[in-house]
Amino acid sequence: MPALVIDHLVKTYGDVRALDDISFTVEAGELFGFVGANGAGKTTAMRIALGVLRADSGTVTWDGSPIDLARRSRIGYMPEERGLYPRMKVGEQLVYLARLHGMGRADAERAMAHWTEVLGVADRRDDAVEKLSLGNQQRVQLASALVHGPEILVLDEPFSGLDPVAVGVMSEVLRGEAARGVPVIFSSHQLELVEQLCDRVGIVRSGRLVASGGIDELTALERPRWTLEADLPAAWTPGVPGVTAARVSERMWSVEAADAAAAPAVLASAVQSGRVTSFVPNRPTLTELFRDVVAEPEGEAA
Ligand SMILES: Nc1ncnc2c1ncn2[C@@H]1O[C@H](COP(=O)(O)OP(=O)(O)OP(=O)(O)O)[C@@H](O)[C@H]1O
Repeated sequence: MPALVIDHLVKTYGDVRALDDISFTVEAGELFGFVGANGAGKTTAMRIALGVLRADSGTVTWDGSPIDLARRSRIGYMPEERGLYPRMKVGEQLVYLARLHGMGRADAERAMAHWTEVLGVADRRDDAVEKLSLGNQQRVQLASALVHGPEILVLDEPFSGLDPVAVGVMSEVLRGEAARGVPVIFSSHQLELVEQLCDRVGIVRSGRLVASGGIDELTALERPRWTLEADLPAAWTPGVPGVTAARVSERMWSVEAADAAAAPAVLASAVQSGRVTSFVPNRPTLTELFRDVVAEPEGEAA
């Protein structure tokens, strides 16, 4: 399967080491969320992936080949600083950009009509971009990244400043693009959204990737935990080897085990001893994981 491979990138700006040996892979059809504090290096990595910025060392390849000019034109990019012509009409601008990427006029017109419709700005086609609200300008910006039918999508904070409806529309569009086999990499500070949307995430800190993988993989605990809500005697113990239970309030228990496979036995024991109303795994959220990883003193993050 083709993959976008970011391999050992290093980039310095004077004394600032913006990227410090960063590597990750985004497979075709995968949604990869790139998260990190302000200044961590996300934009720098994405610009290098796109080929508009040179790394000091390291490589970026797509399907085994470097990103040359021809390949670059097959990437859909949404830059952080946004890049639309404010006075140009929405429709004209999208057709113009599609044609810059080599599309014929009729195809460009069709793609413009399609994406303005999908992104809910079809009725603004004849308006200058500057007349649109910021959120609607952002929808047009996403349309401009998609209009030429890219093979790869690289989006710098595509969700910032969008209302909940637009977030939903944009999420569906990104899922749809991934479903047609496009690798989608986007940065975001909205961690709940990243958690819902992404197959995998990368957490970057001071130019280094300090954690990456599937959400389940990253938030899995060494000792699995569950929250049990039940009417149980105060002296209840699960009686399952390797499992401990602590009562946190009248009806709430926190259960911890050496192995997730203990869950059915714990539940069976609770059901035997009283009325159980809920038994749910208790995993950290991406936000909690992010706080943990980013708050560790420098040099200790693994
Ligand atoms: N053109 C530049 N000249 C000098 N330093 C730069 C330049 N661009 C970025 N940097 C520095 O490189 C580091 C990484 O910046 P980058 O913009 O990649 O971070 P980011 O993770 O995208 O941040 P944010 O979440 O704020 O967008 C920062 O310390 C930044 O100040």
